[in-house]
Amino acid sequence: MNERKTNRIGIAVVEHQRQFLIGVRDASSTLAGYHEFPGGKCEPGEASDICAARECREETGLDVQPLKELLYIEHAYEHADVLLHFWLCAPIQPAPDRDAQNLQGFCWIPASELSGLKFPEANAPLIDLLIDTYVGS
Ligand SMILES: Nc1nc2c([nH]c(=O)n2[C@@H]2O[C@H](COP(=O)(O)OP(=O)(O)OP(=O)(O)O)[C@@H](O)[C@H]2O)c(=O)[nH]1
Repeated sequence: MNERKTNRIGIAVVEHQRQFLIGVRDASSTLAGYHEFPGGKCEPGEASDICAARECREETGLDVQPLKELLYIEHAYEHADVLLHFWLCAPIQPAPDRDAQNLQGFCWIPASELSGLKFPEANAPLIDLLIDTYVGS
């Protein structure tokens, strides 16, 4: 039998003034070239919200406060089985200054532009939710 372990993933959906912190997966990673929210595997015993904030700090340099879990989604990719915990997060003060900030390759993207980006398949329900919540209301 070929049982695969499911990786728990904490993901930071960082919102500020209807914009989201988005990066592009690098060439050496799985799903290279896809857009992504900051995130990664939970360490053993680590809660997914703590993981999301830690990964966000490591990947973007930005400290964030997890506010609420928006969705969790189980998905089987070819490379792994994952349980994705998407956490809505807010930047911790000082408030981000779009131009001055070095976000290590991540950028602030308006909610209205999310539909034009290519995210991993499992993100689809999250993107729909963000568009419903933050575009045009
Ligand atoms: N960061 C991130 N990962 C996502 C998103 N959507 C999604 O399906 N994933 C999946 O969640 C997993 C995240 O793992 P990762 O490989 O980026 O995490 P990591 O940096 O801790 O692992 P590593 O050991 O491979 O470096 C990957 O399978 C990735 O495809 C997303 O929006 N952001």
